[in-house]
Amino acid sequence: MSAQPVVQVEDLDVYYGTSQILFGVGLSVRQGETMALLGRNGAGKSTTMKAIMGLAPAHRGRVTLRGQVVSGMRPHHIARAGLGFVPEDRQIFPEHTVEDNLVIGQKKGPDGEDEWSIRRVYDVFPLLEPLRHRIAGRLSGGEQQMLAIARTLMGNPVLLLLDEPSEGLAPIIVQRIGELLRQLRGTGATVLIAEQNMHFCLGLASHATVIDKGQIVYTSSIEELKANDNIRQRYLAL
Ligand SMILES: Nc1ncnc2c1ncn2[C@@H]1O[C@H](COP(=O)(O)OP(=O)(O)OP(=O)(O)O)[C@@H](O)[C@H]1O
Repeated sequence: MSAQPVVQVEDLDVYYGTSQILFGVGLSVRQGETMALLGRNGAGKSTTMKAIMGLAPAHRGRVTLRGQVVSGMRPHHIARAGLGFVPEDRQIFPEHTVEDNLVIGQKKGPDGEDEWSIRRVYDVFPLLEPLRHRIAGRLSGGEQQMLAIARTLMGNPVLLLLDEPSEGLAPIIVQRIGELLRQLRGTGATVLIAEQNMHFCLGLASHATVIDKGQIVYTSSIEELKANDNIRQRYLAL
């Protein structure tokens, strides 16, 4: 494991208009870690993800990707620096087939990485292969979520950002997405997942950071969070 974090967020303040949403948010994710950013509805998870991706303006603080300061850069430059973002609304190309979506997503990583091929995606996401000729817009929500993750991986990101991947999906599908993300962790991918559904993350993340009212209140390994009833009840109980 390398000592330098893949992504480091320091002292981030974000405002929407005059209301401050994030207060000095800091977190870091190291190579091969799956970090869960947990918090209740409205705690600031999506805003943190958007700020990392350059989609919400940081008034203070900085985001560093493998040592390169990316805060202040435009979102497409941040993507080119190796950040793969799967937003809450998934953003696949609904009129194209599954395989065309994967082809559209295919590009080398910032250092020429090309470890993700269509073949490898189908190996890691076996449920997608039989759907390869289906029109993406006609897939179920869970299938679309898998496709959105797979398409982003085709861009060989150094960090994958997932915003609420379990949202709006039936429990059995959430379980499948969870299995897939666990498998992805086994491939050595570095992932940051924003989730309201703590139980979804407990089985797949290696680390957790808890956000409440725009502030990070707790960071630990997933085992420590599992053992900490106080934190779970105080910040994560519905
Ligand atoms: N575009 C916006 N303009 C103004 N306020 C916003 C905007 N987007 C979010 N907010 C506010 O910022 C706060 C944090 O929202 P955010 O979406 O980051 O929370 P979240 O933890 O991701 O919750 P959710 O689970 O609902 O997505 C909330 O109070 C929300 O109302």
